[in-house]
Amino acid sequence: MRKNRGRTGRKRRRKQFINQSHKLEYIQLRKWLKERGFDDRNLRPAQFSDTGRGLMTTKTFQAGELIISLPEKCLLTTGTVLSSYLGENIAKWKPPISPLIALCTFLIAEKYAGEQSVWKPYLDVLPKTYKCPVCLEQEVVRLLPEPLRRKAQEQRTVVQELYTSSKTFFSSLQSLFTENVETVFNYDALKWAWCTINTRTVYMKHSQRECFSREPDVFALAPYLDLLNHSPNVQVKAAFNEQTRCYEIRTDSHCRRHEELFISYGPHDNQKLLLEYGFVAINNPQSAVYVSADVLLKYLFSADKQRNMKLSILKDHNLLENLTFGRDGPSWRLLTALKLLCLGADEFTYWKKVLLGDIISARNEERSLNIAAKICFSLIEETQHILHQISQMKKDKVNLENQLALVEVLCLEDLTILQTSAEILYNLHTAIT
Ligand SMILES: C[S@@+](CC[C@H](N)C(=O)[O-])C[C@H]1O[C@@H](n2cnc3c(N)ncnc32)[C@H](O)[C@@H]1O
Repeated sequence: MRKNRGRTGRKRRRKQFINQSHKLEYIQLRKWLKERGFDDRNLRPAQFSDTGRGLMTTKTFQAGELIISLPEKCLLTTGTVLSSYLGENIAKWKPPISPLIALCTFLIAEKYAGEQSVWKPYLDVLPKTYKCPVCLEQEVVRLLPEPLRRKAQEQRTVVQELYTSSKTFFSSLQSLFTENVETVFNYDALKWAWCTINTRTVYMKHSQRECFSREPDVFALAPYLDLLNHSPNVQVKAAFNEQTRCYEIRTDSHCRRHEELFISYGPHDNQKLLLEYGFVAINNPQSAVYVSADVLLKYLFSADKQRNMKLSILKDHNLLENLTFGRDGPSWRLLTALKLLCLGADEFTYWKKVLLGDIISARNEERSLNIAAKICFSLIEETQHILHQISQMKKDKVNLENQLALVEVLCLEDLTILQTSAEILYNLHTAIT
C-alpha cells in the first residue's frame, strides 16, 4: 500500500499536543521572567500525548541555532541562597553544609513561604510529585530489573541519610520560622526538593566557597528552560556564556514549527533515565538489558577446574559488570566474558587472545552463543513474568497505576531488546553451524 504523503497524512503523523501558554501559571511565569530580562517568543509550554509537559516551537529551528538563552538573573544557584535570608545561618553553620542541601533548604523554605516568595511563579509550575525511585513504593521497586533495583535502594538510602544528617542544621533555622522547623523541613519536603534538583538542574560550575562542604557546587535551576524534555536522538551544546551572562542551549538538530523541542540530558540508557529522571524513553537506542554476574555464573559448569581462575581473570579485567544485551544483540563485553568462561581445558592457555577478540575455536564460539541464547531466553521469561505481575497489580492497586505504568514501559522496552537479541543470536548461531 502506498504511504499517504499528502497534507492530511502529514498532519496525522504529527504528534498531538495541547498548548498550555494561556494558563495563568505560565502567564505569571513569563511575566516574572520578563522582569528578569527573558522574553522568549519561540517556545510555548504544551502538553504532549507521549512525553507529557514540554516546550513546543512557534518557529522552525535550524541545526546549530540558539534555542534558549536564559539570563543569570533567572537562575537559582547557591549564590541565590547565600544572598537570601538563609545566607547568614549557612555561613555560621559548622560543619559546613553541602551546596545540594543549601539548595534543598531554599526550595523548601520558599515553597513554605507561598505567596511571600519571590520565586512563587517558578515554584508554582514545578511538579508536585516525582517518579524517581526514591518516590516509588517498595512493592514497585521490587519489580525493577537489576542493577536498577539495587541502585534504587541506594538512592533511597542516600536521601534518607541526607535527611537525618541535615536535621540539626534545619533546627538551627527555627528563628526564621513561626512554625516548628520539623514540620517545615520534613522528610517528604526534602524528598521533593532533592528530586527537583536531581531531575531539573543544569550543570553550572561555581567556585568553591568556604561556607560549603567540599562536594561539587555544580547546580543551577533554570526556570522555563527546565520545561525541555529529553530525546535520545538529539544532541545539544549547553553552557553558561560568560560574555552574555546567560545560560545558553544550541541544538544540533533541525526542529519544525509546532513540534516538541527536545534537548539531551546525556547518552543515558533507560535504567539511568528512570533512576535519575523518573521516566523511560521509547525506542531509546542507548538502552540495554543488563546481565548480572550471578546470572552469568549460573551457566558456568561447576565441574570446570579452571572456574576460579576464569572468574578472577574476568574480575581483573572488569568483565563481570556492564554485560548487556542491546538492540544490536549481545554486547562485546558479554560475548567476551562468555567465550572466556566457555574455554575448554585444552584451550585455557589462549585466554589472553579471547580478551583481544580473537576466535579460539568453532566449539568455543558455539558454546558461548548457546549460553548467550539461554541467558537471553531466561531474561525474556523473567520480563514476561514481571509484566504479568504488573497487570495483576494494576487491577488490585489502582493508587499505584502511574508507578506501575512506568515499570511496565521499561519492561516492554527490555522485552523488545531481548527479542531482537534472540533473533540476532539465532542468526549468528546458524552462520557458524
Ligand atoms: C527538566 S524536566 C522537563 C520538563 C518536565 N516534563 C515538566 O513537566 O516539568 C525533566 C523531567 O521531564 C520528564 N521527561 C523528560 N523527558 C521526557 C521524555 N522524553 N518522556 C517523558 N518524560 C520526560 C521526566 O519526568 C523528567 O524528570
